[in-house]
Amino acid sequence: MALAKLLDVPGGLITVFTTALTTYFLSIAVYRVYFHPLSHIPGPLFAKITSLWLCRHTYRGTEASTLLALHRKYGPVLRIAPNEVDISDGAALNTIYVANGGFRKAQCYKNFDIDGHATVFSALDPNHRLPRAKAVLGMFALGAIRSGNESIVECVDRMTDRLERESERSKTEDKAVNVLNLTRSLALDAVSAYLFGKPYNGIMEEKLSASQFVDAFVAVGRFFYLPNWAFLLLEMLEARIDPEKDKVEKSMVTVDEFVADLVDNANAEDNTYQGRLKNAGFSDHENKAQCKDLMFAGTDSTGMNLATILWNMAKQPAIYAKLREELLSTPPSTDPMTLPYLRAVINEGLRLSMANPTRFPRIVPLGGFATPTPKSYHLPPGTIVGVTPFTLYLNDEVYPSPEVFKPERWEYATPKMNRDHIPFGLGARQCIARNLATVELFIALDKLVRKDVLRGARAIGDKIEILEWFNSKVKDEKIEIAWN
Ligand code: HEM
Repeated sequence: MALAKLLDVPGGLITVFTTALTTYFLSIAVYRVYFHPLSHIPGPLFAKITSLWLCRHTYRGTEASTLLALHRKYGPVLRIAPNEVDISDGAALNTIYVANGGFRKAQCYKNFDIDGHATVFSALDPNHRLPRAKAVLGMFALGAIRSGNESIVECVDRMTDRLERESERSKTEDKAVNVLNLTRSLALDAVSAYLFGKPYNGIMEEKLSASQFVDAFVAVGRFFYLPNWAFLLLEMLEARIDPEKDKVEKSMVTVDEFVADLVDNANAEDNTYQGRLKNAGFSDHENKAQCKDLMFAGTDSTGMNLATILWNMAKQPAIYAKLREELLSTPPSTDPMTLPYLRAVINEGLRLSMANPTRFPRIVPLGGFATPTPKSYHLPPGTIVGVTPFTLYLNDEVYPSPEVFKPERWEYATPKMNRDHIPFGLGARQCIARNLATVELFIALDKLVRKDVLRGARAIGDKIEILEWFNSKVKDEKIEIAWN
């Protein structure tokens, strides 16, 4: 045998070794398919045997659409890996995410730790998260945001001016505008101005310098389900061979410098995110990591939502005209959050932008979990379970013609539509900045539409194509609108 010769060992030994290995893997496969506590849960054979199947789809950005197709075939409870189950029935949401504080986040969230620190987002242990969240929670209350919203308004004004200039350029130079770059810049500016007391001023840059920093975190989603050691190894190898590594490095350094300036100059009495964390006794090293967490979380998602809404209104000018009519029928001093059609447009944008399309995985606690009736399955403690927003939002029984951007559907929202609309997650671990992001979207759309920036605009492309990672990645990082 060639291998035996190569290794200089007797051929018989190789045969024994390969037979033992094959038997080992076969018995694992047989156990997982027929005897595992989840063997009664429907799902494709590969998924029952190995989680590599799921990791491959995740890497390729096809996880959510694959699970949607499989749910249509196998039903609402689906085994997607030897120890993982996905549920496409909104009736499961309350038990998994809300009741009694919800189930704990799965181990894979650790892959979102920053510089060795568990962040407010990535912390698995609620007791680790609690003092950090408690220190800053007051800044995210709706009342606090409303009374301190001048900084957000200023950022929106700068972004509106920039978009107006870009639209003029689009007309004269006959080229499209990447609105995603502008909406991401606005999102980062608004978060940094309001929470850190210092705007990043991304809107003044031709291309947002923090983009590669944000994209690097978005790309964590490719390897989200890997064990932390494998994730760190792959991340290190990837960073070495990435052809864009110099640009990424430069962006990381820029963000590090911005954050270092904030934290090094913070006082414990300051009513800023970094001041509050300092006051609560967290080290400067951790403080910087927590600030970076917000710069990533606060940029990608709000940027994606606003760009998706603008693109869809450019695609369907009738929606834009209707929204403009609503806004112009009220004085500019009107609180935009009281306007029903604007709220409907934002709800529809949050649904279809798929900012977080994939599962929010959790661990079934002691006592197990009975999935919703009529065909209830028992999931034992330790099972990873989650609901995939993508499958909820594209369920035509809840959202008829689900692919269509149709704000009117929210004017008569059914209880199931509201139940299954979870753009900010749910329960104790829902988005800490839900109010901030919502206020940003209302202010931005109010200003942009009153200024009529989309007059004569047209959307480029038939649809916004995404890679379905935990934070979706827009293909080519472009959402384009043209005015020519
Ligand atoms: C439209 C914009 C936004 C969307 C759609 C969004 C979405 C989400 C979702 C779905 C979660 C829960 C994930 C899970 O359960 O696994 C989450 C958590 C979180 N988000 Fe957001 N987010 C948005 C804006 C922001 C902003 C502006 C910030 C920061 C300024 C932010 C910071 C966070 C943090 C820190 C968490 C973790 C909360 C915790 O576990 O206590 N997000 N977000």
